[in-house]
Amino acid sequence: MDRLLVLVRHGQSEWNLKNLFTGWKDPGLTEQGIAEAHKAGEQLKDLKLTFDLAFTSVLSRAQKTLDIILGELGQTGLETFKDQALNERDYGDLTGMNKDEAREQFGEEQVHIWRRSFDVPPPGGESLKMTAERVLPYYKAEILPKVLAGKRTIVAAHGNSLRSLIMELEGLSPEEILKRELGTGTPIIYRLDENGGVISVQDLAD
Ligand SMILES: O=C(O)[C@H](O)COP(=O)(O)O
Repeated sequence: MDRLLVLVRHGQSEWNLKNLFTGWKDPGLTEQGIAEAHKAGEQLKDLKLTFDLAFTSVLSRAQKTLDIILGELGQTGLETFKDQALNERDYGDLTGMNKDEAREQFGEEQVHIWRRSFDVPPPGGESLKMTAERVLPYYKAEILPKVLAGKRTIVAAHGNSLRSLIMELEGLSPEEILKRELGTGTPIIYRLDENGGVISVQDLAD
């Protein structure tokens, strides 16, 4: 049985382009982000992958990315579950702030820690650990059982909500997740064993 799970971060958003902390705000995709989503769909199509189920957040940048990918696969209208558990990490007081201005105000190191560490939240926001505390229960309750039942599944979400899931899937340490970046619109293909362990990972960015 093929236990297929594909994760993909949304394509570039309007606030990614403006270099603004986005979190739970809901900007759309840029033209580049739309093109990235089409390319992701084409990559999956070239690999002859199709899906039985889709999951995404309640934010439009992820939903639009998913719609474009499914369109490329001829699977528009595929059964899709949308849940805020998969939303991007909440950036709290940094939301809407320019990332370079934040670096000037708070220092390069502090901003890196807020963006990429496991358990240090941005002011008023969520740490990766706090994000995982909503992503992982949802994954284990709603997504994993369907993958283990052989439902080929795609999850279109966000840089940090996916990093929290990847940390679990790949058994990464807090030190290792610090270095893990996800490109926009780049599918990562996992095949799982009967216990949900990872047999193989194929990052289409590579
Ligand atoms: O929410 C955001 O600002 C981005 O989607 C992710 O930001 P980060 O890459 O700085 O964590």
